[in-house]
Amino acid sequence: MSLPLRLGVNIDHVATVRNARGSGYPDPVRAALLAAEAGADGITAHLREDRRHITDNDIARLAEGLTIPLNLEMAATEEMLGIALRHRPHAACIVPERREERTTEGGLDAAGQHNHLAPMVSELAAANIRVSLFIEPDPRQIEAAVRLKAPVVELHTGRYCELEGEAQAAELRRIADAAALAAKNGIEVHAGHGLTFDNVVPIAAIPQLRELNIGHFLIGEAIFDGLGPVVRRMRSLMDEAR
Ligand SMILES: CC(=O)[C@@H](O)[C@H](O)COP(=O)(O)O
Ligand SMILES: NCC(=O)COP(=O)(O)O
Repeated sequence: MSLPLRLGVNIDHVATVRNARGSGYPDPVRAALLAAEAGADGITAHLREDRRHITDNDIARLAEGLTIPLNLEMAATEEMLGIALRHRPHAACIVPERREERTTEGGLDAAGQHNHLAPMVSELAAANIRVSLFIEPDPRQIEAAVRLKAPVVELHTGRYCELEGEAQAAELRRIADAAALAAKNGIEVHAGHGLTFDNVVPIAAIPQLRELNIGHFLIGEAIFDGLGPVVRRMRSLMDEAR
């Protein structure tokens, strides 16, 4: 029997539109509250070191005003650790970051960065912040998450979303195998990046997954159909998959 599958709505790209002109609208906090009303189980926001979209003030207002859990996505830096400890979101997901990237290009190298990540994971956990590591669906990275005592991993679905045919089917199997391995080791399993109405169902059908974090596609669709309806549609596709 599958466990309930939560939908985390990532509101980064509401802030992208807002920052295009430096106006106060569209407000990511308003989007978060609308997504919550439409059935989102959580809100994800990525405070990047270059603040290209979500700002420090957005995080402060989200931490203060949200009615559902906030998942702060952050690079593994002292600056971001300080911000997380100050605002104490429900969760913090450690993601890799490169200033030159247009978007996240892959998972965190938890295996290669153990010594750098271990104190950060401990400090976040000590502050009762649920720590997640955004990693590739790779047994070596799952084993590293176990060693780091990370309670959650989020599996990168970007490659799955970009591939087609047999290659996509193989990546889906890789994600399903990684989810099973992580769950067998007592780690809660999430997934995200690049998910859309067209590709979400096979991912949502993976029984060990507890949460999907979806943003860019939903914000794009919201331009045409409104945020509430697209959140409800994604929610129902995920429910049907179970
Ligand atoms: C880690 C991940 O896949 C996303 O949550 C991340 O936020 C993508 O970065 P942008 O939102 O800046 O595209
Ligand atoms: N961690 C994935 C996420 O929060 C949203 O990614 P995307 O749907 O914006 O690609």
